[in-house]
Amino acid sequence: MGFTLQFTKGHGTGNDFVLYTDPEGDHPLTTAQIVAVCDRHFGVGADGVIRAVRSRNIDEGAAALAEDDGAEWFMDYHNADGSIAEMCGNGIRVYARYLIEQGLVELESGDTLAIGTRAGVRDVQRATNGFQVDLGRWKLEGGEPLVRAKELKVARPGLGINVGNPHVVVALADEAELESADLHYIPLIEPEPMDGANVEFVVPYDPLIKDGVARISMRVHERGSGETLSCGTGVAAAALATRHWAGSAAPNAWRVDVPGGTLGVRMFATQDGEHVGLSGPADLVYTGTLELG
Ligand SMILES: N[C@H](CCC[C@H](N)C(=O)O)C(=O)O
Repeated sequence: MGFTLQFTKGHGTGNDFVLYTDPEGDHPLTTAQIVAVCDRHFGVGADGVIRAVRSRNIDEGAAALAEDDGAEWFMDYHNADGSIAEMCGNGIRVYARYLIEQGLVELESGDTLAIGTRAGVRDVQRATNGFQVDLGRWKLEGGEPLVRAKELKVARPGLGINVGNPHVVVALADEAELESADLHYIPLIEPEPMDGANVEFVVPYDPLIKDGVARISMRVHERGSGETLSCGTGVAAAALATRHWAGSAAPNAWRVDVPGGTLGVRMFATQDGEHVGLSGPADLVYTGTLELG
């Protein structure tokens, strides 16, 4: 049965998404439809699909989580290959912009909106030049996986960091090495994490810290989407890993350069432990319709 998809195309520092509204939860896309929509030659082209659905109408588990914490709207995110990801840091900023533009929520500068995600409820605050999102508590995964990207001469030890979704962060020697990694190929992680992982390759600025802000640059190979121009949760994981490697001298304010732009990361204490926050732009580019088989 065909379905006419009324969509909006948006991006956060070049990490791009197709967004659509399905308040009652009647129109989840199939894996084949998500793959078709995200195809950059035969479809709209995107790193992922975001469906705006009321929290009460998403599957039970996520609904209970979201409704309890006052999140009326749920961000149902899928990667370009149709796989589900628990959280999307660029996507949730674009999603907040989308809800505002669609007239589904009112959010003035400085206001905060609770949004349901499969990683739990996340608070997004509107800022003058974009949005800030509290990605919540983060976790250092055990072990030291070895990571090998094509064209990298040797395997490198990585650091597993979970910010609601799984990441493995690898430090490279310099920008030349960062450029030489061929991310058309999925990086090899030994041992292979059970649910896969997003892999970030990081080069710290020299000096790492200037005027109290630490600065790194990064490329990412995303689970389920391949290399993207930016990854919000990946940027947070990369800053957390670099701070871990830099030791206690490292600050809690970070700027991360990715091919699609620059994002801000901040670590801050809360009653339930240290949280990591992400800030950056959110742009809506155009709207369209697509007939889906
Ligand atoms: N682009 C997203 C991350 C998507 C993560 C997804 N690829 C996964 O499987 O976890 C972000 O801005 O955080």
